[in-house]
Amino acid sequence: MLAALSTVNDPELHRDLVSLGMIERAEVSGGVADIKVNLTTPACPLKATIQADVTRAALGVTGVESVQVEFGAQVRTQATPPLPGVKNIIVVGSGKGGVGKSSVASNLACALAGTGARVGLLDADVYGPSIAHMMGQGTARITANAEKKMQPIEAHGLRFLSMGNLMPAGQALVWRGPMLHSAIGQFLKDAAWGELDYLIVDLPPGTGDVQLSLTQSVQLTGAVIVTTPQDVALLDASRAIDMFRKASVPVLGIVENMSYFVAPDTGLTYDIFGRGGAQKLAQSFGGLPILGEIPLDTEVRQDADAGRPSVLAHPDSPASRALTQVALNLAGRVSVQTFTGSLEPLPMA
Ligand SMILES: Nc1ncnc2c1ncn2[C@@H]1O[C@H](COP(=O)(O)OP(=O)(O)OP(=O)(O)O)[C@@H](O)[C@H]1O
Repeated sequence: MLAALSTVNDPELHRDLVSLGMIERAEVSGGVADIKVNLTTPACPLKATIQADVTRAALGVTGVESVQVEFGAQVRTQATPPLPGVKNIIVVGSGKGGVGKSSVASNLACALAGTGARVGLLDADVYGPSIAHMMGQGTARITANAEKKMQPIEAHGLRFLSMGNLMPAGQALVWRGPMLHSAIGQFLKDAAWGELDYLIVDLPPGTGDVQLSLTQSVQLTGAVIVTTPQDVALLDASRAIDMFRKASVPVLGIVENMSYFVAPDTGLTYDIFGRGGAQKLAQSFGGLPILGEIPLDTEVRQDADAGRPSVLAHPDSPASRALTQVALNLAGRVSVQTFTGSLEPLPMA
């Protein structure tokens, strides 16, 4: 059976499942093949392909009449985890403000947690922390545990920390670079994150002190860039990509937010900010992947304001489906990055 399964390649890693150590069990009894595949992420975007390929290969073995495939998952980490217990740290950045970076970060985190992954969300947008509010915990306050570590707040199946839960609502943060550097360091290292598969970090817009601090504090798995399709946003997004490249942080992909609007009354599609700009941006950087295109949707804003991200509040809306697909594509990219240390082209689902 293992010989048959060694002909099946992981579609993202382009290596066979057996040599990747992904086959946990492969037994045949009474004509039934019982196979357990350990995926590299519970959010695997190509699970159905793997299931079909494994079934086909097993049916080719003499005596096998039917196949049962069970899936487990173990998220991998780079050679040295970025923080003890934290397997991957992914920053979500944008060049321009207001493009929906925090909305994408919170929905991504919730979608990943919904697959069973252990997820943390860090609001590093210290000048405009909105994650606390988007997670429905605007009035919660961060406490310290017995070891004097900051205790992340739990909501919607994940843990998060936001400056919004340290400062009274509506107050501005007036800090200089060194203080920001130490605040970010504390959020990362003096917090009781526990065991996490993915720590998603919502950065402030632009290419300033916080972004630099983060790239210097820990070994990031990679960055996701959120942009809207118009030229001014794309120009700023290309600066952000350039900054990550200079800091040797792999860019995992681009999310085009507010890509288009489908009028609920007529069903007509409007490209309010233009469309396809992210494609051009991706090409100008040698073919970065587009992780998804998210439509403008009133519910995305309403759900954020109500403290329940859209992927949870309205999982079947087109925007939520697009956001969930972004989460799966991202998890696939992270697997490739941690396995190979470099990003190979990935067929997008
Ligand atoms: N796809 C979308 N459809 C409708 N509204 C959206 C969408 N994405 C984001 N928004 C809304 O746009 C506003 C800005 O979004 P968000 O706060 O996520 O942006 P940001 O890039 O993180 O901003 P900042 O620069 O303040 O950090 C919010 O009111 C949010 O609810």
